[in-house]
Amino acid sequence: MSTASASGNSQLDRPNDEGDWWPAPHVATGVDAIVSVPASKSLTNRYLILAALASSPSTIHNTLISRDTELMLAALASFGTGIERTEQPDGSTTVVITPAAALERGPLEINCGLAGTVMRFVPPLAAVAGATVSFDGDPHARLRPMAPVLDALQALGVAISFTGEQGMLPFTMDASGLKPVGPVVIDASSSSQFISALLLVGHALPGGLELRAADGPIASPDHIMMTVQTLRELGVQITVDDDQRGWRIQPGELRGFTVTVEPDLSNAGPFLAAALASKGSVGIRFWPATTTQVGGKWVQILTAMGAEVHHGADGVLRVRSTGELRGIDYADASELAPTLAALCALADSPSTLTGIGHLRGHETDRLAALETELGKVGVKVTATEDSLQITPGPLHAADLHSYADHRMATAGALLGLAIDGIRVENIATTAKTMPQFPQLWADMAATAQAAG
Ligand SMILES: O=C(O)C1=C[C@@H](OP(=O)(O)O)[C@@H](O)[C@H](O)C1
Ligand SMILES: C=C(OP(=O)(O)O)C(=O)O
Repeated sequence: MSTASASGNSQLDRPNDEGDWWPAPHVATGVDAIVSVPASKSLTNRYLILAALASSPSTIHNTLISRDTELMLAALASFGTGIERTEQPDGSTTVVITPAAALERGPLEINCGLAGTVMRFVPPLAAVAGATVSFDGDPHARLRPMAPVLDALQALGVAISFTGEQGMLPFTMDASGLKPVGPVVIDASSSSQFISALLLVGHALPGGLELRAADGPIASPDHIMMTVQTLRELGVQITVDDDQRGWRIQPGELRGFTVTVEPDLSNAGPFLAAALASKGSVGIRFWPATTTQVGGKWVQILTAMGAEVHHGADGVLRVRSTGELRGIDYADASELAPTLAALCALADSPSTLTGIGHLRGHETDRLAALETELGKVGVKVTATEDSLQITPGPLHAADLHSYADHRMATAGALLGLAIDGIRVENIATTAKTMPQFPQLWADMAATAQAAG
């Protein structure tokens, strides 16, 4: 049993080193593996924020321990939240969160790393606390969109001063003047996290929250549904307009809760895709019967691309290659897009991924990164403002950059499984959400015959 320090885990609480090249395992025959992937980042960081705002302690079983969740735990500890972790015999971690009698008002300094869920979800928590807090993160975090959520906090009476560019990290907020306001309108075209961030604290704001998305597209809408479902599951009264663009939350008490976090189905993606890439079979343990995770869509995506998919009574989702790997036209893949694009690169026909313009504001500009890196192995990729057209060609070895982006790193590993001689830069960047990735991937690859 241990208690989180304010700085979090020293291994995970720092930017990733670059320039380290990882030879991706390459296989000659199909893999045949059953894998346990770590818990969901998105669910873990939602439960942690909500537990810190509850009126009594909460127990979160199967908490993800990764860089993004360590940063969230460290942020909560700064506000005086009690954190007690216990490693379970099965290797999972249970975290008991004891809310602070009164959240610390600072001045505090919060490191967001490159975690969207920390840089967007924690400022509204600081607002509820009435705190003075300085926020900063990794170099690339300073390029990620923040303005819509900060504009909303300013409308709620929070004063914000920016050290560099207006509307971006780093900034200092002073929430001593927080006040109840009428409807807040927010532009969610560059990230769903702006909406989720406010919904997560809505019950704790004076007067509750009435929120509407501004006209225009809403990024990653599945993640907003996840937030709404999570709030409902924990007893928060929330109403959603019929057009799914308006939300209302009454102020009220959130009682402590006990939950078990689902496996991360987005991070299951590269493993499931490996079944098709190697013409083998992969199962993921503890696949939930129903889920709010966007990764639940792997079932329909991989089936459409030619896989046989079966969810067994043992809870294992098995994906088996039929030998066919078709291209796909797919909209709103959200955070699944880098893995999906790498799989499309190995398909026998072209693919088009649409509705992913906001991925230009993710860990890196993912559309540009995929165009460049897939191009290096011989795939023709055309990126538009919000889509990728992927036309496979004869494939060859390359060194692939990961841009400190965990999903670019795992996409490179997937290419390497099928293409001889791929090296991936800085595979350790997968620690953002899955520190076990290199080991789990090597174990899976070892179930096939190594090539060469
Ligand atoms: O709320 C969340 O947990 C997330 C929302 C999405 O962000 P965007 O809406 O910025 O795409 C997703 O891509 C990210 O990985 C996690
Ligand atoms: C976009 C992602 O992360 P973040 O939570 O940092 O936005 C992601 O994990 O693909």
